[in-house]
Amino acid sequence: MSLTVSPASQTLTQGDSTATIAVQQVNHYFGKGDLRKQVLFDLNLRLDKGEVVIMTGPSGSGKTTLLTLIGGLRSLQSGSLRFLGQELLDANGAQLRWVRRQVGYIFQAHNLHNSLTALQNVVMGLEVQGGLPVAVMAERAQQALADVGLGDRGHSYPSQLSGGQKQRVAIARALVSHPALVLADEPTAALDSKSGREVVTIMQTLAREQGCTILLVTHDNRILDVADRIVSMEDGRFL
Ligand SMILES: Nc1ncnc2c1ncn2[C@@H]1O[C@H](COP(=O)(O)OP(=O)(O)OP(=O)(O)O)[C@@H](O)[C@H]1O
Repeated sequence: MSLTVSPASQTLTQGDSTATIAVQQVNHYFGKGDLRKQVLFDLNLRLDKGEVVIMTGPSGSGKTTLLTLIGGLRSLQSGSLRFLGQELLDANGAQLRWVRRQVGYIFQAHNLHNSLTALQNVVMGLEVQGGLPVAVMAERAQQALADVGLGDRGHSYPSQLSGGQKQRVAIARALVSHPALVLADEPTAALDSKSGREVVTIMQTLAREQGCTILLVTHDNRILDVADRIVSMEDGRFL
């Protein structure tokens, strides 16, 4: 596979319905009055169904801010962001909750609940969807754990698992609901080289099988080859 840093916007077209995410002319500011500071500048980015896109860039360049806008965790201030065709500018609370239900999040710190078993943590990824019988959730969560190679660790607590295993539980929790999009912020930062590679390979394989799109922020040069495309951000702009 040849790896090139490509223009973030690629072939962005107005009203394109095949994109999972279409970001157009997005600016973002923090603070008020004299302290108001622009951190994102005229961003365009398109993520297609099933694509694995890595976003790199120095600390403070705006990667996490963009990730939280895409995941409906922060309100869009200007421009356009379509999630599966739905415009998020001026979205209300219900629309943002709808977006959050389509997204699986994986963070640097695995964010597992230490008082719950691995299986119970994965079930939580389904509870937010609502409406599924408990037995069905347990069955799906068990399958998701098996998919990440932890089928026999469902009853273990996070404290009994290695860093790589915990991150695999976090992947199972993010993917158990078959989200349209996975947003991963530095998922390998706390892992050694071997565990980091295992974790991203599992993410890539599962996403391929489920046809979900992955946007992965990383400083980890060792995992760049899992990407279909790499985009680079600096000072709030794509290079
Ligand atoms: N809640 C906030 N209030 C004010 N400024 C913020 C806030 N969050 C982020 N910023 C600023 O916005 C800019 C972009 O931050 P962001 O966290 O998006 O960068 P990043 O590329 O994800 O950095 P890192 O790689 O260190 O996580 C930085 O200058 C940061 O200080």
